[in-house]
Amino acid sequence: MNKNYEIRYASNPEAVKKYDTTFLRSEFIVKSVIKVDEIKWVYSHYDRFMVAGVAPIKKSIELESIEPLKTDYFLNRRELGIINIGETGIVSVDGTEYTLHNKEALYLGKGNKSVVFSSKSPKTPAQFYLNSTPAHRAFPNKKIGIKDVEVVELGTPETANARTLRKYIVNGVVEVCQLQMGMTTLKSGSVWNTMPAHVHDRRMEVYFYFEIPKDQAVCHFMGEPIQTRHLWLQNNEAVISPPWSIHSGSGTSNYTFIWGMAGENLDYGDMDVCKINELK
Ligand SMILES: O=C(O)C(=O)C[C@H](O)C(=O)CO
Ligand SMILES: [Zn+2]
Repeated sequence: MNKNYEIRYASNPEAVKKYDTTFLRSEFIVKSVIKVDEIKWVYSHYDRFMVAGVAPIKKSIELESIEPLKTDYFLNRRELGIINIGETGIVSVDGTEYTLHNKEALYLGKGNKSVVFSSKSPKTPAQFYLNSTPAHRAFPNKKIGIKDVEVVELGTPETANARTLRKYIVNGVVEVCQLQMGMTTLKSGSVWNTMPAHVHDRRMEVYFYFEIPKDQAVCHFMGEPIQTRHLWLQNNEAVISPPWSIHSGSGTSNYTFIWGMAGENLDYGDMDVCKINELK
């Protein structure tokens, strides 16, 4: 049993309006997501979404259940999405080995018992970013290579939001119960993600920011569209977005982030877009 976890409760938007900076940050930010040789889960009560990351260097790391799941193995009633943002790594699943190169992904369905993460070489470790959600049925495991991903170009350089969105674990690419994951890369000179912003009260979302250059940061916006708040995020930090909240960010440079979602439907395009000049 892995005892390394933290619980984050869900919140009422009326209460969040009164949070000061310190409390807002402690409720929504996940610091140092990718840990060396250990998995520390953040278990959110928003759709029971779980977030972690691991870079195996000195040893292989086994996926273990945590006490709040009340199960003897992690994937007993869960599905798991893995995106490797480091060098080549291996995920062994009940005896089958999946090699994941940089920016390749793996979907694991409910019911897999033994999951072990390792790096091909400890000098150039893999960095596995992990999202997990409850699952009601078992779908097949599937590796998603660079060629399997659905690629969408969004924004323009003139509005500083030119970016490439890559859909890894979405309906149409992989069969899932509810987990969706993808990666968005800002082009050089562009800084705004998810602008125009949107909400989807049907689904929560988590953004994990990485490839933020040294001494740069991302100012992430959350809150109801007419009650926004900002959170400064550093490299290797994630932020939980409640279903009622926008989730958008502007960097002091370009950067990359992984988005993960769970909730009511599997329609990536189901979003309520906010008019830019109506945000407050
Ligand atoms: O840059 C974007 O736009 C995104 O990456 C949007 C996310 O995919 C999202 O919020 C999906 O609901
Ligand atoms: Zn969204």
